[in-house]
Parts: sequence; structure tokens; C-alpha cells
Amino acid sequence: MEKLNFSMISNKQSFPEKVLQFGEGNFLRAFVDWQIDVMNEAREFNGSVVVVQPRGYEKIEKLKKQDYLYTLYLQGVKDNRIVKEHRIIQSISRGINLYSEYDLFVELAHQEELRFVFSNTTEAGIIFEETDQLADCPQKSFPGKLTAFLYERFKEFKGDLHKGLIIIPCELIEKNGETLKEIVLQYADLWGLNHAFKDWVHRGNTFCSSLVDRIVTGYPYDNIQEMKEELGYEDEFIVAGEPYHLWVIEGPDWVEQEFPANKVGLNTLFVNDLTPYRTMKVRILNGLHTAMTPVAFLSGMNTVADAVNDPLIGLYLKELLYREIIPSLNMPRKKLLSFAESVFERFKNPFNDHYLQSIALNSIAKFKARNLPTLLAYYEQNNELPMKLVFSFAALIAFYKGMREGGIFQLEDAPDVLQQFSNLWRTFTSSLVDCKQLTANVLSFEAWWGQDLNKIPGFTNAIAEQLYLIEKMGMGGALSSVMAEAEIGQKGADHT
Ligand SMILES: NC(=O)c1ccc[n+]([C@@H]2O[C@H](COP(=O)([O-])OP(=O)(O)OC[C@H]3O[C@@H](n4cnc5c(N)ncnc54)[C@H](O)[C@@H]3O)[C@@H](O)[C@H]2O)c1
Ligand SMILES: O=P(O)(O)OC[C@@H](O)[C@@H](O)[C@H](O)[C@H](O)CO
Repeated sequence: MEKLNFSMISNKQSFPEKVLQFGEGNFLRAFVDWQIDVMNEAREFNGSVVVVQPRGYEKIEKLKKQDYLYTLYLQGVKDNRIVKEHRIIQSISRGINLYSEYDLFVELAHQEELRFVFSNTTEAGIIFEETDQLADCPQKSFPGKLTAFLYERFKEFKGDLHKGLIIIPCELIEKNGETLKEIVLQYADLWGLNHAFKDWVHRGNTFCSSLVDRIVTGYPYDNIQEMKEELGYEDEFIVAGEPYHLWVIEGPDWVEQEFPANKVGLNTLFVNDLTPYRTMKVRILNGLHTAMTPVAFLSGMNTVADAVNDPLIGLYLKELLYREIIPSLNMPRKKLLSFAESVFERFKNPFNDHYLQSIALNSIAKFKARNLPTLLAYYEQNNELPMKLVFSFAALIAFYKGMREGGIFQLEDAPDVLQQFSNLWRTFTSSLVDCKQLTANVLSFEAWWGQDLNKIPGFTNAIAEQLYLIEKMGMGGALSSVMAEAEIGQKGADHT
């Protein structure tokens, strides 16, 4: 079968290069480059994307072999209808290998038409690496590379404010735009760049924080044969995802005119403050993902759809969502309920093989960002612990044993996290005393949680007891028992 290439395209499009993109990953290709492709088709953006790889260069070189084209395959259920659609995305004009073609990167900084920078370098990418130097070509960190690029542009156009860029990071960290800008200015100081450059960064460039939402499952390993036959060509870069998408961009109103995604029906919102959108999405969608992962995976399930369709786990997740997560959010209830409902629909997407093990990556940091705020807010409001979330925390500790029925599995997290858990589980004997000791140790790691969680009254014992149940009865038995207790408690509460 022939590899996807430009000769196969009937509606060939070619536009000036308006975008520099840091990242060639699945998410950006299924989201930003797709949006640009849709706008280009409608002649509303008329710009193409130049991609650089934040680390390494292999993928860029491979993408070049298929003329930077790839297929986006969207599948899901929308308004009770099955949606299955695919399109060849042709918005990427080229990639630059920063290790062998740095001169092309510099040339791009000099290109008049360039207007946007987009990025997704994971939660680990927006960092200050103090060993990065201006002369490095390329610098190690993404913000270092961006600063060097901006400095080239500043010099070329002699500080012309009209040649500044609109910079929109997609990384799932709070205030991604502001943080990126701060680090750029930090590099300017480290490298002794003049005041005029910093002034140009401030006044000529616009850093917009943004929040992205689309479940992208990446290369469809499970049904690639079927897809290839349907498409009729080879494509190493097919990316699969759901039809749902939301992009909330925080910035001045005029950005919308330059990035007119709304005009072509895309769900891209331009707002003054994205905090409420972020809180809702992270606590509900990402919070449920992270909470369900250890519970469902240790029950023998592999995907998000398996988990939500399981009667017991599905009920557990609904209880967690409607009784603990939603009540702890201080936002209009109607909005929360409508988002919650859509999230459940999305999780049930029968075409989305969203693997729990991929969500499990860096679960400790994810629990802190996604679920700890719910736990603390709930406790503050009710002076009692949210027991479904407590159960998930206990399951998380059990998960870091790295074993489920059927054998051991690979844990992926920071070296320190893996080391600590390995030490803790090595001497564990399954007694309640050991469960308490292990839990107290885990809760005491302030570097993980930002505080000593043992100080929350009753928390250590509550988790230890659930962990003991999981150890004794297995995940399924422990969950049944916790759900039965909750039902009794709820009936009691309903009768009072
Ligand atoms: N897949 C989804 O459903 C989805 C949805 C929204 C947001 N995200 C976010 O996207 C990220 C994963 O992206 P993906 O799904 O495209 O995965 P991917 O593995 O295809 O791409 C990851 C990208 O990040 C870069 N990268 C990785 N570690 C880096 C580091 N330390 N510094 C700089 N760059 C680094 C890689 O070079 C690559 O470009 C996650 O942080 C996730 O939270 C994913
Ligand atoms: O991509 P991660 O590993 O940070 O998190 C896993 C999922 O929770 C996440 O990718 C969601 O699917 C996504 O945030 C939906 O927009």
C-alpha cells in the first residue's frame, strides 16, 4: 500500500507560513493543526504551520517522508448519532530539525508573515533550565528555544512592535501563557539581553493562556488494519480522537479576529478569564480519569469505557461526581451538570480505546492537581471526608505496588515517587498496622502534596482502612463493600 503523500491530495492547499509550532505530538496534530486546516479550507485563516520538535528530531524526519500530511480520525457519539469522520490534514507546511537545520529556524524568525506560536510540550515542558545559553542553538528547554527565536525576530525587525507574535501555549498547567512569558523574561535576564528586548516582549507580543479539551487517543493500534483498508494508504501518523473539542483562549478581543475559529463553527472561545472553565474541566473530566484509573485497572479493566460501563464502577464514579466533585465546586450548578453529563457520554465513546495505563502516567502529580483540591474543598465545606475520593486515594496507593491479578505491570512516574513506593511496599505485611504506617508515610511527603496530609483529621485512618479492605478483599470486593456502606448511609440521610 502506498504511503500518504502530496500527490494523493485532490484539493491541494498552500499558504504562507503564519505559525511556529513547538510540538509534533498527537494532541497538537489532532487539535491545533486540525483547527487551522478547517479554517484554511474555508479560506478564513490562510496560513500554514512550521513544526519544530521540542526534544529530538526523529518524528519530524518521519513526518517529512509523508510530506507532513497525516489523517485525523474522529469517532464518537454526538447528539445520539454515531460520528465517524476522517480528513487528511494539510496545514503543516514543513518541519525544521533544530539540530541540523538551525539556520532555517533563524530564517523563520525573520519571516514577515509569521504571527502565531503554539505549543504543547506536556506539563513538564514550560520550565526554566538555567544551563541554557543563547549560543546553544538549540537550547534544551522549550522556553529557552522560544526566547532565542524571539530575540532573533526582535533584532531583525529592530524592535518593531508590529512584528511581535501571538503566543498561545496549550500545556495543561495553570496560567500557561503568563508562566511562559515569565520564563522568557527570566532568560532575557540570564542572557543579559537589553532592556529594549524585554520591552518588545511586553508591548509587541501577546501571551495568551489557554485551556484545551479533546480526548486524543493517538495512533489507533487496535484497529489500524481496518482503518488502512478503509483509507487505502499507509499513514504512520494517523491520529484518533473524539469529535468533541473545546479551546478556551484568554486574551484581548482582537486575537479572535486573527484566529477566526468561531467563524467556521469551531468550539473555540475567547474570554477574559478562563479560570472557571479550567477548574470545571480539570476537576470533573481529568479528576474522574485519575480517580477511576487505579480502581478500574486493579479490577482488571483496561480502558475508560470498560470502567464507566461496569455497573459497580460506573455507579461509584457517578456517586463520586454528583456527591463529591460537583458539590465542592462553587459554580453555576446547571453548567456543571450539563458538562458532567457530556463527560460521561464522552467516556462511553465505544470507538475510543482510551487506556487507563496511559492516564496513569505521573498519577501522583495528577491526583494532586486534579483531585486533592476537591478533597480539601469538600472537607472544608462539610467537615467530613469525601469517602469515594478517599477510596480512590487508597486505590492509588495500592496501584503503586505495581501488581494486579495476573501479574506485575509497569509503573510510570517520577524516579523519586517510584523509589519511595518501592521501599514502602517492600516491607509491607498486609496488617492494618502496616496499612496505617504505609499510608502515614505516603501522606507525609510534602514534596508530592504541597503539605502533610496527615494533618487532615481522620484522613490517615480512613485511607488506611480502605487500603486494608483492598488488600484483604481485592479491589472488586472492597469497592462493593464501600458502595454498600454508602447506600446504607445515604438511606439514613434520606430518611432524616
Ligand atoms: N491526549 C489527550 O487526550 C490530551 C488532551 C488534552 C491535553 N493533552 C496534553 O498533551 C500532553 C501529551 O501530548 P500528546 O497526547 O500529544 O502526547 P505525545 O507523546 O504525542 O506528544 C508529546 C509532545 O511533548 C513533547 N515533550 C514531552 N516531554 C517534554 C519535555 N519534558 N519538554 C519538552 N517537550 C516535551 C514531545 O516532544 C512531543 O512533542 C499531555 O501533557 C496532556 O496533558 C492531551
Ligand atoms: O494526557 P494526560 O496524561 O495529562 O491526562 C490523561 C487524560 O486525563 C487527558 O489526556 C484528557 O483526556 C484530556 O485532558 C481531555 O481533554
